[in-house]
Amino acid sequence: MSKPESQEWILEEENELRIEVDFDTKVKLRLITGTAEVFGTELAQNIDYEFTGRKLAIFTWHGCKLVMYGKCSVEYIANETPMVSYLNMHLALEQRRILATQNNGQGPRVLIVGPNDVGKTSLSKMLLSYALRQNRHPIYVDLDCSEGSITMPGCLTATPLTEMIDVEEGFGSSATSAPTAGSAVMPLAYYYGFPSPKDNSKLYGLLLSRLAQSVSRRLEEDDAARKSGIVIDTNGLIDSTGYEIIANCIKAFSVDVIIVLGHERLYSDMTRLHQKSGVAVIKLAKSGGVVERDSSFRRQTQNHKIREYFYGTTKNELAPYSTMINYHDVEILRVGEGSLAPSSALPIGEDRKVSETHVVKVDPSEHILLHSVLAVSNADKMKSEEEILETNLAGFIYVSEVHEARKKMTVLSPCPGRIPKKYWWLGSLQWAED
Ligand SMILES: Nc1ncnc2c1ncn2[C@@H]1O[C@H](COP(=O)(O)OP(=O)(O)OP(=O)(O)O)[C@@H](O)[C@H]1O
Repeated sequence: MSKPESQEWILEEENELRIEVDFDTKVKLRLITGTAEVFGTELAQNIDYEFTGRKLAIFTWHGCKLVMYGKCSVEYIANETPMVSYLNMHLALEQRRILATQNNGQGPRVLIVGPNDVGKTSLSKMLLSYALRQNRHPIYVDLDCSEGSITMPGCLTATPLTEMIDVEEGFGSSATSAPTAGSAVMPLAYYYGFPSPKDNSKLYGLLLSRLAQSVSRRLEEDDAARKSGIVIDTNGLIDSTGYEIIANCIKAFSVDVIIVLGHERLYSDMTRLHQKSGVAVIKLAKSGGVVERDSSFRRQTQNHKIREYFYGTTKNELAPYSTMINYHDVEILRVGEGSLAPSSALPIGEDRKVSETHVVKVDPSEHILLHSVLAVSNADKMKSEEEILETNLAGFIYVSEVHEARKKMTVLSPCPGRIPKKYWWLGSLQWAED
């Protein structure tokens, strides 16, 4: 086989190499001399990093030489980046952590807001990586239910971080390999099941409060996390529902710093609405490198993420277990069935909100289950709708086959043996194993 073509890149200080790699391509990158980082995580010299289906920047503070093997769909060097302002932001947060350490107080609780595709997740990674590089142990709260940076899409999660974020897979590989590889990254996840907070704002609000309670309990017990603080990543929240969610979030997580990325009006509104209550509102510029991702790219990223959950990555392969399950051994649930009906179709006088957190039992069938990814609840009993909705997740399973006549299904799971929990959430996540 011929060696993939190689290309050398020399970067001056404070420049970045921006690349886009398609899903059917592999690109390897090696740092030869100098220093470089990917969203805050430093590259080691003379190690090959492999990327597939990624859009990213390799930034250098002091200059570096890189070699790249393989073909990117986009590749260019940029010498104008907002990285100095991002570093200054980190230094300001670090000052708050130092103060918290001196006074035995709380570190910064940062909320990052802005429209879609402005670099909120990338900035979260950078601020978290810089904190980790200073031996801090921050908590990453991911409220972006469309993306699922840390576990599957459709979840609200909180993850105490103690290890550096992976250069190749972001949060992905470490978090998803947790069930079997015993990684230190173990997200606490609640199941929401919709791509946007607007799809079921009542449920979203409920889970947001539940997650915030769990995070504050963790902060009470974990000294290092309390002093390091939290970073909250969000969906694009720029309309009235978004403003409501931001207000809920500020209250629930006692946010004291809001970073507004790339949106003047949102910054002005946040300053007007929240600065009086002692919250620092800071505006940061969007990086020119942030790429808009169309729905097909987002879908491919989602498939990649699901595959990684069950099969791991090339560096850390996993072998999922296949188990046969009787229909009657599990209870398949879904949320807010009623909310799918248009308001005009609801009985007169019935409030649409009533049904938004309604839990519906689903009759298993091939049509509904085949190729679905289901979230396994940690609940053992279903005492009330609210209680089961507010129970966190044990993990995910994938329905690979349905044997309708025998009333059984074959599922893939990351752990061997019987699946210990019987309440499984059905959302809109589908995956055809490739
Ligand atoms: N400087 C950069 N150079 C190249 N690509 C970048 C850069 N910054 C971010 N990206 C890429 O741009 C895409 C969008 O960035 P990101 O996910 O951080 O935005 P977001 O605001 O969190 O999006 P959303 O809220 O819509 O999910 C990602 O694929 C990310 O890796």
